This record gives sequence, C-alpha cells and structure tokens, in this order.
Amino acid sequence: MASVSAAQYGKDNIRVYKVHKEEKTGFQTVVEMTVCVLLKGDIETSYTKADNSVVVATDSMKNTVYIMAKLHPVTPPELFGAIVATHFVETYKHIHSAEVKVKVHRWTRLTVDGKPHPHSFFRDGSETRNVEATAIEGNGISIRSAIAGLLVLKSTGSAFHTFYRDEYTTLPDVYDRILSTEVDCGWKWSMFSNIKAVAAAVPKFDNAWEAARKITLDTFAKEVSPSVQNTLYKMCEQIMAAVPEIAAVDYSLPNKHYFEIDLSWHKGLKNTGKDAEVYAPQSDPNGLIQCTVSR
Ligand SMILES: O=c1[nH]c(=O)c2[nH]c(=O)[nH]c2[nH]1
Repeated sequence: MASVSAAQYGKDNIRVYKVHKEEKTGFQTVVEMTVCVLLKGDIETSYTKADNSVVVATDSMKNTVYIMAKLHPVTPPELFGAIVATHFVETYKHIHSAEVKVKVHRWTRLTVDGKPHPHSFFRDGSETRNVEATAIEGNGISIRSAIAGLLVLKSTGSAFHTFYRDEYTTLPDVYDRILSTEVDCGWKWSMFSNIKAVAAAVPKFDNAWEAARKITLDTFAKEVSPSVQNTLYKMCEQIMAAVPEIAAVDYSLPNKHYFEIDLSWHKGLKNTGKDAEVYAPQSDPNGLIQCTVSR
C-alpha cells in the first residue's frame, strides 16, 4: 500500500508592498516583498481521501500575509517571517510546521538636486534580501537570512592554476582572469524559542546583513583570488567572526565565465593572454561552487 511520506502546500509569489508615512517630515519609506508560505501537518487525507476539511485554502494564506503586513512591522524580514510562520502553527491545531520565505526587493531612495527625495526610489540591480523563517510546533523558530542576486565582476586579481590534470583536462593554467559571480550568501541563526526571542534580536538582523554584504564585497575586491573555493571560504570565516549569534554561513557562487577570443585571423590582431581585451561572456555552462561553514 502506498502512503504519503511527505506533504506540504501553500502560496508562492505573494507580492506585498507597504508604505510608512512620516507625518511630520512628509518622508515615506517603502518595502516591497515576495512571500512564500508552506504548511505541513495532518493534511494527508486531503491528498488521499479528497478531505478538504483539513485544507487552509492557499487563498486564505495570501489574505493572512496581507493582514499580518497591515498589523505588524514588515522590517526586518526576519521578524515579519517569524510572525507569519508562528501565526499559522498557533492558529491551526493540525498544522505543525510553517515555512515562510520573504524576499525583499530593494528600493533605494533617489537623490534629487543633491537631496534625498521624500517619496521617490529606484531599483539598483536584482539583488534581494531573503529570509526563510520556519516555525515548528513545540520546537521554536529557525531562521536563515541571505543576500541573493548580487552580481559582481572583477576584471583582474583572480587566477586559477595547478588544478588536477588528467586526460580530460583542456583548461590551461590561468594567472590573470576575469572573475564574476552572482552572490547567494546565507547565514543560519541559532534557534529562537519564540517570537519574543526573535523580537529581542531585531537590531542584530540588519547589522548581520550589512556585515555579510560588506565582507562579501570587500573580500571579493581586495583578495587576489586563487580560486572561487578559497575566496568564498575567506568570506565565511570573516562573517562567522563578525556575527557571533550565527551557527553557520553558506555560499552558492556560480562562476560566470568570460572566454578569450582569438582574433588573429583578422590581420594578425593580438587579443589573447596579456593582449586580451575583447571577451565572450558565457551564459552557460557555469561553474557552481558551494560551501557551508559551521562552528
Ligand atoms: O575558481 C575556480 N574553481 C574551480 O573549481 C574551477 N574549475 C574551472 O574549470 N575553473 C575554476 N575556477
């Protein structure tokens, strides 16, 4: 007899925008996010017996996210995610775990005539600040915070050589190459016992995000990279040292390759090695270097 061994369901891509209006100054602050809610619990019969009595409609989940955004702060996303996740496990007896993923899209305030504009913003790149908050009945709240979609490139200061060589190897040793990646960097917080504990940690969330971002960018720029693996590890070490409350750091870095182009077929043009100027950016395949560092 077959049985359900794992089941979860929910609403993905719930888009929410919230504005905060500062009455005195006329300044407004905006937050735009995309939320995903996934519930687990005593829901097998909805799959096996068409028993919808155990189904909290995904439409109701969407409504709940709107109501929670109205009634509670949406920043930092760690707190908002924890509030929404806790709501589901506390409200429904048969729901035992709720995973809430919050992706914050960055709106940066415009500077107009040299001054910060009170209500106009621009989107600078596709970087998002992501949080996954999971409330598990009787077990507390686990939170992973992350930087995602941060696209970086350095035009020199990176090498890759003395790697394993065998009959499958064609890549030459490279002592000066372009390095480009889209940073996905996450850090797992030690378990929180409840919402109060998450609320008490609020100032730490923004600080950790700022520290992780600065360490990532500074290390990427300053390090003469011998490999993505080593540069990534150096970032992890620094983040672990800078944020004592986190239990682990993880990176997932695609290696976005830029290939030299031999143009010597045209009038003997030199465009390789030290003469390389025009490159062909590759969309695929890409390297993918991942690592988790724990205490
Ligand atoms: O930094 C790198 N790490 C690798 O594992 C690898 N493999 C490869 O072909 N190029 C690179 N670059």
